Amino acid sequence: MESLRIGCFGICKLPSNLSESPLNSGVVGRPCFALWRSRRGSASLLLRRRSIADNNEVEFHSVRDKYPTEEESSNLEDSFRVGLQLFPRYGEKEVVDSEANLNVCEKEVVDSNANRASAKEEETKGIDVEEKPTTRVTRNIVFVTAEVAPYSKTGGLGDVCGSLPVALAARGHRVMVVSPRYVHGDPSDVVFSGALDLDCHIKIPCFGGLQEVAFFHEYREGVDWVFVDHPSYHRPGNPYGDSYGAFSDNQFRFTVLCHAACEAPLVLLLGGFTYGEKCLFLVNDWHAGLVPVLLAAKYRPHGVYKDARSIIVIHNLAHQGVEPAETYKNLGLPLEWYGALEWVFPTWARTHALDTGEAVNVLKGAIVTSDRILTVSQGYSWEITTVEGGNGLNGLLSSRKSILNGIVNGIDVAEWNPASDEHIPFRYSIDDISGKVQCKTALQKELGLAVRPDCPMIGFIGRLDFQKGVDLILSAIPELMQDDIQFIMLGSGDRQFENWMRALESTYKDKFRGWVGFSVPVSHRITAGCDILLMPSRFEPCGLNQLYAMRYGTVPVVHCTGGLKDTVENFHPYAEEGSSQGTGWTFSPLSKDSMLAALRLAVGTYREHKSSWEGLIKSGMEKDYTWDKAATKYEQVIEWAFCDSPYVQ
Ligand SMILES: Nc1ncnc2c1ncn2[C@@H]1O[C@H](COP(=O)(O)OP(=O)(O)O[C@H]2O[C@H](CO)[C@@H](O)[C@H](O)[C@H]2O)[C@@H](O)[C@H]1O
Ligand SMILES: OC[C@H]1O[C@H](O[C@H]2[C@H](O)[C@@H](O)[C@@H](O[C@H]3[C@H](O)[C@@H](O)[C@@H](O)O[C@@H]3CO)O[C@@H]2CO)[C@H](O)[C@@H](O)[C@@H]1O
Repeated sequence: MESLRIGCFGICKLPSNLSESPLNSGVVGRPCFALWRSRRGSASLLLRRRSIADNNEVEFHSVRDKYPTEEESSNLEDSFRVGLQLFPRYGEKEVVDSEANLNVCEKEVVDSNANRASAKEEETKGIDVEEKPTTRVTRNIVFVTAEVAPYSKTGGLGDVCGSLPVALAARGHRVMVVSPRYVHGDPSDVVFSGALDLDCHIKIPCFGGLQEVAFFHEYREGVDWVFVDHPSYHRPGNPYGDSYGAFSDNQFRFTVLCHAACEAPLVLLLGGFTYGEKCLFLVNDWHAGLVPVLLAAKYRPHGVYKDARSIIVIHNLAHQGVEPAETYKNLGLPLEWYGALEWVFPTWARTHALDTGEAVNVLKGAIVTSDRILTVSQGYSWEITTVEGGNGLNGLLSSRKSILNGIVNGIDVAEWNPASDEHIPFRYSIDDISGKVQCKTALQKELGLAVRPDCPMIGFIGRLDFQKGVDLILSAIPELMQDDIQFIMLGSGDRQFENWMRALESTYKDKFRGWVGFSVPVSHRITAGCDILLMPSRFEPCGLNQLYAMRYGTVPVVHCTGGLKDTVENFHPYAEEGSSQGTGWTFSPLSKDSMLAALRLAVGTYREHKSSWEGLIKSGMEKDYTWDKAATKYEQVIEWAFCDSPYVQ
């Protein structure tokens, strides 16, 4: 066994039987100190000494994916356990941890950092340190995303990239968000009116030429919102397509975005300073997936971005940015990097006998070059490592599971607050919920349904997509319409589903409404006015509507999958006092019958067990959905990214 003195914290003895993992070997950076933790506290990282530079700077190889077994663990001395601490010296505090989605060793770092950081100041004020976490290590963080609310949004990706940066900035980080400047030549362009031309034009080498882009910028809520301007972003439609389908040049449009995003921290003077090379790229979905590949293939060979790190955040594995192999030459990457994006479809997926199945897959490129991988719930982070949920990438994702985590999204609690929501006709809160039934009757009036405060009202809001299980709802409607209920669906997307919604509305005029379109105000009114929100998603990386629903006292009935499973607690009618009675219903398997059974249980409870229903509403409304909570966990993952050397040097 090897011993090691680290800074002022004492001797750390390390178990000799732990071998080094090539995946995770790395160097702990300058602000990091290792801290001896007692057996009562648990470990964060197990480290093996590599060299000691001076008293306070120690280099380690981490062996994080080699935790001792329970038996080994109980035989280990206290001092085997070494926690990576970012802040030295402050009084240690017992960790009170409520985070369920990070492994035990890792999650302790989240809280202990925060507690320790604030301990010194707070002790003097006599305030409980656990309630006042602060950030001590601040980073330069660059989000790269195809959509960002309120500037652009087709769904949850836009929401997340509009809110999480603000939460991280509020915690002291310098945060830039890079996204396209989509203008349509109509009044909706007003959203970009606060973003001014930075007068910085660069030329990007890709697609056989030099593509000139400009940058626009707005500083709002502590965040640098940077918009890449290029003629290919100037057209009607949403970020990805229009009524004729997906744009055929999406690979071009998002390749340009990625190159521009890599240049932004180097060339843009924001508030007088660039972000510089030592930044953390948080790249979202396939549209931003070339960023980590570019860092490795284009920049690092020239000594640039050696200190940067990247994290790919997967919001939806169903979209991977797959295009024919011959398009590789357009991406502005060195030829020898083809293997990073190489993708060969299995024989059964090929279209004809001469089809070799060769393609490029941008998301795959991100998965094999990023320093860490995140998804938007812990449940989904496991599902994507399985054959059923991995969309062909499960093998690769499994091979990197030691750096794969899930963090459940937060929600914008200012926008989604029934006590102050400007889109709803009556306001309410957990202390006085009377406005909710008024919202319901107002919605019934608005939709031309019978105004019946005690008739159970079920809602659905979302993209009309196979993912969301819309087909299951539509197939169940004839049976559901036998019951004394009202049903309202809001959504747009697949034409066939839109037409079915219209047809059902004309068949069940007194009970069913299908609102085809995209309307944020209507989505708020449905969330407030309904009693039940239905989400039979086939898969759901996180899901936001169930979170909005619970905050509005609307009880979710959801398929037990991904983030829905992680966020909706199944109702227990006989739960003992003090234990959670649940916040909704989760059904499984995904079938019409099990969905109908869950809905009927919910409706029965609404009608016949009023006090249970009130309990359900309150449990949902009491939950903490703030982005600050999620941001703390992002900070932790960011620190882990900087603990190791770049995954691809
Ligand atoms: N017709 C309409 N009118 C008004 N508003 C509408 C609407 N249709 C959808 N919305 C809004 O769009 C958002 C949808 O968010 P979701 O998280 O449910 O799904 P999405 O699949 O888009 O996102 C992906 O990314 C997010 C973010 O990580 C994950 O939560 C999710 O599981 C994953 O599939 C919500 O804010 C919803 O209210
Ligand atoms: O917020 C909703 C989802 O938005 C994104 O998905 C988009 C996807 O990334 C785009 O590529 C495009 O998807 C098209 C796909 O590329 C094409 O092969 C075909 O299947 O049609 C798709 C639909 O047009 O649009 C998607 C949005 O509709 C984002 O990546 C996801 O995380 C979000 O769930």
